[in-house]
Amino acid sequence: MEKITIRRPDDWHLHLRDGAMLQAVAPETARHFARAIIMPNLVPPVVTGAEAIAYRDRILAALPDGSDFKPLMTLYLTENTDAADLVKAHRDGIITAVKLYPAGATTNSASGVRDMDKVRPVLDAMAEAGVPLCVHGEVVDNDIDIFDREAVFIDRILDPLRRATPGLRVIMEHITTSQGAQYAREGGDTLGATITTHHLVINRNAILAGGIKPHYYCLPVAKREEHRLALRQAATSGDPSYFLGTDSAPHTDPAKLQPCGCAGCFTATNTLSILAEVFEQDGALDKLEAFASLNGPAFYGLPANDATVTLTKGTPVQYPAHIETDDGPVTVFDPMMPLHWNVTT
Ligand SMILES: NC(=O)N[C@@H](CC(=O)O)C(=O)O
Ligand SMILES: [Zn+2]
Ligand SMILES: [Zn+2]
Repeated sequence: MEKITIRRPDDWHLHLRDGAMLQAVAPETARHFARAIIMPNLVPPVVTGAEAIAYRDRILAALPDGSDFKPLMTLYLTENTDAADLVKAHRDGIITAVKLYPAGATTNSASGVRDMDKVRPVLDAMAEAGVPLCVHGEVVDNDIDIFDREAVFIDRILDPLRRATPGLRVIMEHITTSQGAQYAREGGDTLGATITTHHLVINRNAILAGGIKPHYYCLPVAKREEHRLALRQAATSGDPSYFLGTDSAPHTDPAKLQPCGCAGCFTATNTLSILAEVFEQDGALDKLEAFASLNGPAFYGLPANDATVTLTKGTPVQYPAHIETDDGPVTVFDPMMPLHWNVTT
């Protein structure tokens, strides 16, 4: 029997939502992961230190009894963010990072940033205080093709931002392109990038070929095959620039299956089995621990977890097609291949 034991993984980009959805999805992540960076794009967003404390407490209350899962909280950067409150929340250990959403780029981003000049002083204060910035890296201009939005963001927004605030630690969230992978690799030790599970598995054909498949629609949208291969190469390389951020983003089926459906793939339930399958396919099972359990904490300056998880290869992994919530069913990401690595401890 083939087995692999790795340090317990962390998820450096996760949506837990709130209310009934939070109750249903928190246990799915807490089952396998020790910590996760919790995205602040609630409605209304998590903007102040006090709101982050309240949200953290709601998350802790949603965990199964005995769980030691640790939510790492973030604040949602707005043009009105109070730099002093933000820095204090970080100093007090309430938040781990701050999230930049260009206004209109993705789910619940309406309160995001329109004019980068307006947040310049906050970014300077963050660099000074050592608060990392997580970035949804897509421009929103209607004249930019949606498949080019990440690459254009790097040139027009991200690179100028990093030059203007050199000490700022930046995480490019959910990269989807070879340009993103390359920029992250060459960015030195103040730059990291998360890669999702689903972007290692699907390209844009999964969404559009043979009929439209809303469950594969997420943002940034999956790109051409050459980009998926670049992401696989990056994730399985062991390079410390890259680490797992699942971007598991639950929406109910009714919210996804409609004329204007929500963006997001829900992968919390089967992520580890998918990753093991992907890394095995690429002959890189020995790099899974770096990607899922070591590179993220190293970038954030946190210790890796002492606990471990073991995956055992065997008969196809059984997982539900959807999970039930009091808001409605949420479809679990279908990797379109059998999975053989069961999380056994
Ligand atoms: N990734 C997504 O497609 N959706 C995320 C938002 C985000 O991470 O951009 C969500 O909150 O649903
Ligand atoms: Zn995003
Ligand atoms: Zn996300």
